[in-house]
Amino acid sequence: MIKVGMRVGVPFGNGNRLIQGFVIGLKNGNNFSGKIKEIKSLVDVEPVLTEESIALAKWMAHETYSFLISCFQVMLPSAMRAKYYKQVELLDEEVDVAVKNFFSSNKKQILSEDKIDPSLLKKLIAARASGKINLEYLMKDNLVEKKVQVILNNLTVENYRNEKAKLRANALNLKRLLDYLIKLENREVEQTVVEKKLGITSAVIKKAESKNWLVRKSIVKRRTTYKQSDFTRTESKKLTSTQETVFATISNAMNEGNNKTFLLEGVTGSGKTEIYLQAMAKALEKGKSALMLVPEIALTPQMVKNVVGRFGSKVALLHSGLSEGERLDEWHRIQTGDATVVVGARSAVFAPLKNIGIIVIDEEHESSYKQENMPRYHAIEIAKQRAQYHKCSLILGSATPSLESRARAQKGVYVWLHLNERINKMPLPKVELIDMRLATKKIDDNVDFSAELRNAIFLRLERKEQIILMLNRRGYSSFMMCRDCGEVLQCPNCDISLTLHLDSHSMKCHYCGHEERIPQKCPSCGSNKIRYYGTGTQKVEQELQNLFPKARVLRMDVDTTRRKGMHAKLLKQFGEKKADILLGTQMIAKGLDYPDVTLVGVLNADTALGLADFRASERTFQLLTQVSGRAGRADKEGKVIIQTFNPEHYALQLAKKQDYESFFVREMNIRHQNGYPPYFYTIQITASAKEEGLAAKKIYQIYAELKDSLSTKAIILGPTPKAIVRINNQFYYQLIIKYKQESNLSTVLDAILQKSQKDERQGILISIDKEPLNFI
Ligand SMILES: Nc1ncnc2c1ncn2[C@@H]1O[C@H](COP(=O)(O)OP(=O)(O)OP(=O)(O)O)[C@@H](O)[C@H]1O
Ligand SMILES: [Zn+2]
Ligand SMILES: [Zn+2]
Repeated sequence: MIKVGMRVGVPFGNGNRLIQGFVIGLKNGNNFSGKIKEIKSLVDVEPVLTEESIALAKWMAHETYSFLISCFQVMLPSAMRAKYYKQVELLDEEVDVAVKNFFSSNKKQILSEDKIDPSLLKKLIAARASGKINLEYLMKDNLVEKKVQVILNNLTVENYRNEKAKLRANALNLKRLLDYLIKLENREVEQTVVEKKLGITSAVIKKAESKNWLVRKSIVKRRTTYKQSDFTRTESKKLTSTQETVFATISNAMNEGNNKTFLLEGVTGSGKTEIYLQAMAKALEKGKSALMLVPEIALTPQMVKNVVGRFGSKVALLHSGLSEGERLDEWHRIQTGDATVVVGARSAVFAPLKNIGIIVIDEEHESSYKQENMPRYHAIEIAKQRAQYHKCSLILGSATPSLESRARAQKGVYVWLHLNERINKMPLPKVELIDMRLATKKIDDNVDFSAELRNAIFLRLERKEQIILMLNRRGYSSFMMCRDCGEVLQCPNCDISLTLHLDSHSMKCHYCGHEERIPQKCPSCGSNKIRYYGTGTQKVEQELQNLFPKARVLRMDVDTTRRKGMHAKLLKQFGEKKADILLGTQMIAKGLDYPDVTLVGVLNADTALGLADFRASERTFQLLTQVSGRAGRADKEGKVIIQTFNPEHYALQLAKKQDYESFFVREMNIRHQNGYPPYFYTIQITASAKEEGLAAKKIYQIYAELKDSLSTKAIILGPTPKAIVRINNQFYYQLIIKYKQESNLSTVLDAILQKSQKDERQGILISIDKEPLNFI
């Protein structure tokens, strides 16, 4: 019965603790000299891992310095992760009364140590020791499928008519039910649907069942993540001649069954999405499936409309807004082949599609494609492996490719494709930089809008056009500071200041979740001159209301989008022109395509530039180019106003011109001079512990090991404490290895990883991050 790829329950250790494992191979006999335990239970009737996914997991574990089990787990919906529990059974009635009472309702009870009275627990343990109760470890899927009751015909139409003739005249409900059953023609219907439709209770159905009029059975009901009827069918657009050229290249590769990677570099609004859709349609025509990844936040109603409109019920959507159950159901639809088009965020790259014909990664430069915890994989690397396995093409698309991808295109590792113009040949919007050093001198220093931006907003409101305003919040927070002593309110668990939240009237820590009330007095010196500094979306929203009382403002940030579906709802409202201004954080910079948006304003362009991360300029440039691209996408001209304290900085100057190519050349030079990616590879190792000394000691130990085994060409930066050394009372130390070629490296790191399991028991956690995207 056991097949490769199935999940099984196996006993582990002395207590025979039950653990979920994956079968990754079968063999007859063994040469192990110790005692071998039997597999306790089989979780699946059909394998959940394929030959492809097992090979991919092994590759990933090796490549990303992860444990194989973490790789299997990340590939499957979290609902498939086992839940463990303990069951105790009373064997002998001669026990303590408390124990006896515990079993009064049933001889078998589920035992949860944290919910049970400690004194009772002690007695249970004693009873077990004397063999009076038995303890068993059980395991089940975290989540069961949703089942519903359906009813089915059990008699012929003729028999139903006979039954009806026998009924008493006042048995109206049964009559109605019989009429319904006569017309049912052996279809399955949900019991609750019938009850509602006929206005009857479940008692009536049960009575009918006892008369053998119908049978009831329970079936699995698949939850759907979107309503088909909400989307109108759309047809392929006729491609422009530039789009046609690009498409022909991809199409040829698809015809020849080549495994190629394309970099589609196309300015904002150049019609990249249409090319993705047509390539996906082509894969389907060939009887294959299609996979498309988008950054989480770009899975907007517009994107869903595009894809579901084109491919209908074949589409499965995978994103963080789904419940565990919905995810599981989408996974099943893909696995059984009901869904052959998958659109989703990072982890959708593992969708159990068979026979993939094309893989698309939109906004390929996005850092959200890299997972931040084990396994620290990059979705592009996984997609390449899958494309190789399926002998299909991979399209990486962006207006601002990552330097790594763009450099590979230059070398010919990727096929480089361009779309240099917007659809309809509209110009890219004009971008103006406003020097806030001057603006803040003219007006008082706590105002977020320059005169230029205010005037531009005023004009658009007059013309009934729409406005997008972005507040750049990366590495930035609004905090409370005492004007007398300079005290900044800090989180008690982390080395970071607390952020003010006006809606909940509290101070929150964005790292550990700590929350406290807004202080009236400085906790340090007692002065009441404690003031709020910095800018938050809520403060800007209030300011906008003061400046433009009639403007309808939608605010989009972590607070307003926390509830499920809110993100989509706000964007829908904006799309329906129920608001004039969309004010938000980075989450509004991508993918939005609204024809009436003619002004984009960026309130603070440079907060990220101050960060000690060599990718700060690249991120700033990408973000500003992306958000600028939201303006003037249809027939009306667009304008962009960027407020900054660093107007001379090259990232801003080149974002103003929306000149990616010049930015690439300039930034590559800097990376070359300083020895950063893509010229060097990087690996970050982090050690953390509750005691600062332990973390520091461990990182120096690793440093010494590396020094011994690596060549003199490898550069090790650090060890240093992390920029925020303490998060949630855990201390973090790190080092970074920069290298070009190190034949020993992978062996050394594997050894460090294996040893780390022992360190973990002492509370020291080690992580190895290959090509990290965040250095702070
Ligand atoms: N061949 C075509 N004919 C007519 N309209 C088109 C065509 N291709 C794309 N469009 C339209 O042009 C607009 C911009 O296209 P799209 O959103 O795909 O650009 P994009 O390159 O993905 O932009 P961004 O990078 O800014 O998200 C969309 O409204 C789209 O429907
Ligand atoms: Zn003070
Ligand atoms: Zn904290």
